Amino acid sequence: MMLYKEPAPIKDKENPFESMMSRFNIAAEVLGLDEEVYNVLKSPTRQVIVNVPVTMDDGKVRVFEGYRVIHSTILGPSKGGIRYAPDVFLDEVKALAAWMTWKCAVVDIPYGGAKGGIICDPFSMSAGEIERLTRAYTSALQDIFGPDRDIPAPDMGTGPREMAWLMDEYSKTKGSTEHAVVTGKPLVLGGSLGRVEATGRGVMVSAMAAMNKLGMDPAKSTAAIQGFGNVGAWAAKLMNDRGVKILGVSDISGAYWNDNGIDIDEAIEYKNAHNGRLEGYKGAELMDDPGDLLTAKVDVLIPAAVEDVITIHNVDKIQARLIVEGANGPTSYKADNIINEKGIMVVPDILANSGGVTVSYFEWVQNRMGFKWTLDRVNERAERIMNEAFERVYAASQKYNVPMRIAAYIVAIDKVAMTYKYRGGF
Ligand SMILES: NC(=O)C1=CN([C@@H]2O[C@H](COP(=O)(O)OP(=O)(O)OC[C@H]3O[C@@H](n4cnc5c(N)ncnc54)[C@H](OP(=O)(O)O)[C@@H]3O)[C@@H](O)[C@H]2O)C=CC1
Ligand SMILES: O=C(O)CCC(=O)C(=O)O
Repeated sequence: MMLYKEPAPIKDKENPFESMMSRFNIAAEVLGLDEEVYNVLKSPTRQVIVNVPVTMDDGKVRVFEGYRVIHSTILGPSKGGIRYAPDVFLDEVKALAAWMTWKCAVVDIPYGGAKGGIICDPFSMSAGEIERLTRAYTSALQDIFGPDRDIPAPDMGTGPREMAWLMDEYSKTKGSTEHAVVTGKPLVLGGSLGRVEATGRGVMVSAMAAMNKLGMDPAKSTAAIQGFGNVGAWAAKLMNDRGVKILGVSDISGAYWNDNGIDIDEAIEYKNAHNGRLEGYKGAELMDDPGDLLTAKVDVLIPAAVEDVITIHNVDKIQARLIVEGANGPTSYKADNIINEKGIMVVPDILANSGGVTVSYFEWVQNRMGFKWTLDRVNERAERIMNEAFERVYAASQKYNVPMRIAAYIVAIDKVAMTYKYRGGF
């Protein structure tokens, strides 16, 4: 009999929820947040754990553990992606859900925050197994999800295909087609133009805004990007289109470096033709230690993979002047002070990667209107929202004399707290 083994705790890794709370506490103190609101915001509203049986291709039934955490619904229905990964755990999902609350508030869209996850390894599962898992998870959460309640979207390990299954499963039980229950769908199922590239585009827009503040010329700048999935690959392509030379990229197969700049279109083509991975890519050299990508000599560093990769163990060696966080939670709390002492500007996750949820919001609006926007309209509006959010956060960092990360939390918490007060509490 195969027994499921709890993944071993990763040594020296910070707990992502505690990492989120440490920043929240600093921002709450600067703002003088009152105790009632603090207590409401410090814990998620709802945490659901499901165990879903799925028939695998060999005929055996395996039970998968899944989560959906709703951090807050103060600003509106909760919103946030679903992660499929072998090591996803509840405190991680709690942190990711809270980051969604702050992210939606930073870009000023009418959503609360949520996140979901399933412990599974999508790379080792067939399409049929992933479909059955997605449908079983949706069915288990049928009463949580809803276009006016909780609206999922893609995150690591999921994409338009899984969102289509989710929409179909939810709709079947409802007895009506419910496009707006999920975003990040394929275009033919009510997806929005521009959603696939939206997070990477937002990363590029916020990188450009930060480079402008720092007086950096994109055409004379270099970058390294960790993670070459949806966010990393699109950020690489769009930064490259603006003239930034991408010297290094990585995925789970390793880190790839080219002093002359990587041909990003070629790398994306290679990845698409090789099961989504860069393994064996010959347009760059495989680095001996993939961790060296984060400390390499570049102007801009874009972590776009997982949490807690910039830590007290490598932060001293970071050479970039600017870090733009495509991933959620890539910087550990303990590394913050050293980053600040080194004078590195960080565009924090809840600002830098908010382009995805912004275009998800547009998708939901279009679904509810039964109307389709052009790509130009989507991109123009998303870019305006991202630039306005950047300026709001930058202004708060000047006003309170705090780094951009704490400024982003201040902007977000202030908005959620004010809304809570206007609504008269709960
Ligand atoms: N998709 C979205 O719209 C949004 C995503 N985010 C965040 O962005 C990050 C990436 O998400 P997304 O691009 O969607 O996910 P994907 O699953 O599309 O891609 C993740 C990428 O990260 C790589 N990766 C995983 N672990 C490591 C590691 N230890 N070192 C180097 N590379 C690694 C993966 O490699 P491999 O493929 O080889 O496994 C893959 O290239 C996550 O933190 C997510 O929460 C934030 C906002 C929105
Ligand atoms: O598009 C969305 O609704 C959420 C995307 C997401 O999960 C994230 O921003 O972390």
